[in-house]
Amino acid sequence: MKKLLIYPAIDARRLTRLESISNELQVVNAQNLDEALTEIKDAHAFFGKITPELLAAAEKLEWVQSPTASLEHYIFPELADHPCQLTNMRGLFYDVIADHVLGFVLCFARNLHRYIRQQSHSVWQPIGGTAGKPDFVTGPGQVSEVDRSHMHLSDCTLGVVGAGSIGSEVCHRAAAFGMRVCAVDPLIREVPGAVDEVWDLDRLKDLLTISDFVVIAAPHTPQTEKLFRTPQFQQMKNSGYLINIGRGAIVDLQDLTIALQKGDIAGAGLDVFEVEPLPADHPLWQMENVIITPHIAAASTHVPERHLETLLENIRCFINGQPFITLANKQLWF
Ligand SMILES: NC(=O)C1=CN([C@@H]2O[C@H](COP(=O)(O)OP(=O)(O)OC[C@H]3O[C@@H](n4cnc5c(N)ncnc54)[C@H](O)[C@@H]3O)[C@@H](O)[C@H]2O)C=CC1
Ligand SMILES: O=C(O)C(=O)CO
Repeated sequence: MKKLLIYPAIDARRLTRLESISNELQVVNAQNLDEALTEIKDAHAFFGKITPELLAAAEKLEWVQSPTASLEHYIFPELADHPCQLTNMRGLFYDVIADHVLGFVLCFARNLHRYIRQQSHSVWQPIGGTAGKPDFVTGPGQVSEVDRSHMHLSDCTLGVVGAGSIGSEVCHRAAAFGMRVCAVDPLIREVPGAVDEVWDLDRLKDLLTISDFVVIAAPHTPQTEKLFRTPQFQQMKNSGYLINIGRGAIVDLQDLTIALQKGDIAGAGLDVFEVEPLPADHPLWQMENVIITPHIAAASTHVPERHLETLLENIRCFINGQPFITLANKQLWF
C-alpha cells in the first residue's frame, strides 16, 4: 500500500477520480498545514506545494508531483538534493500555446495588430501606403511599399528555442503555413515532419541570424535565465520578431525595450515577462509593434482535464513501478 498526500486540498470530484485508481493507494487530502505536516511523515508520494518544512518532516517520500510545468518557483536546494523523484506538468499545452504563437505570427505578418488599432479610430490606411488611397494597386509586375509592408509567410523562416512539446507543435504549424523552420534544443534532435535536424544550443546565433520569427518555448532554468540580451537582439534581423511564451526571465526586459526602441528588431509578441503583471507605466504598452497578452497562452477548456490525466497517469506509473511520463531533472529544472 502506497500513501499519497495532497496539499493544498483538491475538490471532491478530482479526489474521487484519484481514489478510484487502485486499492493499492491511500489518498490523504490535507485540509491545513498542520494536517499535512503530520501526514507527510509516512507518505510515499506528494502532490501540491512542497516546502522545506514539509520535506524535512517526510521520512518515506519517493515521489513529488508539481502542479505546474515550470519548476523555477518550485524547486529548492533540499528538494534538489533529496532522493525522491520529481515530475512536472509539461506537455499539456502543446496545441493551444502553438495556436497562440501562430496568432502572433499572423498578426505581425499581416499587420493585424496595427489595423485593429486603426479600426478603433475608424482609420482606413494601408500600412506602407497613404490614408484613404488603395495605392497597393500599382500595376502588373510592380511591387508597392504596401506590398513590401505585408509579409508572405512562405518566404519566412521561423526559429524555435526549445523544441519540446510546445516548441515542436509550433514547428509543425509553421511548416503547415509554408515557412522554413529551424530549432535549437539541448536534448531533442529532430521534429519529425517539420525539422530534420534540430541544432544544439551552440547554434543559437545561426537561428537568430536567419529567422524572421524567433519563438522562445524553453523553460526558465539556470541556463536560460537572461539568455536574450542586447547581443542576441543584435544578432536577429532588423525585420525579425521575437515571440516569448516560455518564461519572462529568459528575456532581459530592459534590453528588449531598448532593442525595440532602436529598431534592432521589428517587434515582439509577449505572453510572459520578467515582471508580472507588466507595470502599467512600462514603455512596452505604448509600442505599436508589440503585442502583449497577460500570461494566458495556456488558457483552454482542455488543459484542466489534461492536468488531471497527467497526475492520474503518473500515479499509475508510481504504483506499477513504471517510468513516470513527465519525470523532471532536479538539477536542470525541467
Ligand atoms: N505561457 C504560458 O502560459 C506557459 C508557459 N510554459 C512554459 O513553456 C515551457 C515549455 O513547456 P513544454 O513544451 O510543455 O515543456 P517541454 O519540457 O516539453 O519542453 C521544453 C524544451 O525546452 C528545452 N530546453 C531546456 N533548456 C533549454 C535551453 N537552454 N535552450 C533551449 N531549449 C531548452 C528542453 O530540452 C525541452 O525540449 C515550460 O517550461 C514553461 O516555462 C508552460 C505552460 C504555460
Ligand atoms: O504550468 C506552467 O508553468 C504555466 O505557466 C501555466 O500557465
